[in-house]
Amino acid sequence: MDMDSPPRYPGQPSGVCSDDGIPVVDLAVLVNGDAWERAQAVRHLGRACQDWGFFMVTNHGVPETLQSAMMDACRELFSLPPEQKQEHLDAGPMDPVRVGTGFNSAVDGARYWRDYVKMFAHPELHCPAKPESLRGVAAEYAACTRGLLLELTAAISESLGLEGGLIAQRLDLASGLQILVGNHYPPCGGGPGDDGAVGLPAHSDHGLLTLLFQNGVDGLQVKHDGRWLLAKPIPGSFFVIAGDQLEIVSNGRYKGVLHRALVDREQVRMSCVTLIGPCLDAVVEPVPELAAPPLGLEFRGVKYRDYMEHQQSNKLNEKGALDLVRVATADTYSPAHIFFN
Ligand SMILES: O=C(O)CCC(=O)C(=O)O
Ligand SMILES: [Fe+2]
Repeated sequence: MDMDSPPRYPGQPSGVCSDDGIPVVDLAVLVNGDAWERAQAVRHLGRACQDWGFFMVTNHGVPETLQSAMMDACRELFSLPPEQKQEHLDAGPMDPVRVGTGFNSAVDGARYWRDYVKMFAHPELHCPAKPESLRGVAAEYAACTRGLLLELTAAISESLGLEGGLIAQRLDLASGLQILVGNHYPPCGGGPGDDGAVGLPAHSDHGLLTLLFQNGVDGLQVKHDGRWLLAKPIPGSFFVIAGDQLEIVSNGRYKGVLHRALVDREQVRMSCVTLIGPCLDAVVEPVPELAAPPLGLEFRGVKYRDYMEHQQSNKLNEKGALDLVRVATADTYSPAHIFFN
């Protein structure tokens, strides 16, 4: 990544937030800042994870041309006739390439106004054969965003008072899963005063960290302090969404944030998502240092493959999957059926 002389968003010093209060993290300071600047930025990042589970990242080094190329390739895929995507239309939640509508149409119940393509990009890139431009762009985009997400993971580890490499090591990120997702939400008119159709209902992401940018049409909402807030990006920035594995490994210090996508009434909305998660065979559990007495363990260990398969095979239900691995205390409900093991 090119981190030399990073352009600064006008009037946007590092360690601050957007007009709506969404934290903004300057990656160039995290990577190239002097010791004092870095320490400040790590603290700011820690607060962003603790108070929001959601932030924007600027000066991230992913070229705008690469972002556009990725969005264009996804757009081209969505415009292909169904027979050219047929082999991926019936894919299951753990298949490395999947094209579909809704979240998981086998269990959705409601029809969500969304088309998607999902590709496993790490440890190995899987990609639909068409459009032909997709493979090359996806490979470059996956590598570039992966670097950025690993930098953030190291800084997040430090913000928890841990060694920078500790989270990566515990989750075996070197063999970790990375998924690229293209989301396409055709316009859908709501009635007057209507909030708009739901493209994707409230959920937290199953992985560690999710990176997202959109095609200039807003619609991503995050739940903050009990209220839904429309996320408006600083031009050129990415959104970063904390996922369930960050909540587990941090023993609940950082939370997987609830978010949802609304559909625009007039314009097509698109988003490109990159998610990194543990190695599918890693058993994820809280870092012991973060669960020392009097805290105790908030989550029990769960193999990421089982967790992801469960979350992806069932109706999206806010944080229902995470609740199944929460250690029950006297005043919390203990689920009768544990699905993982
Ligand atoms: O399209 C969006 O803004 C949200 C997408 C999302 O939450 C997801 O793909 O998990
Ligand atoms: Fe999501």
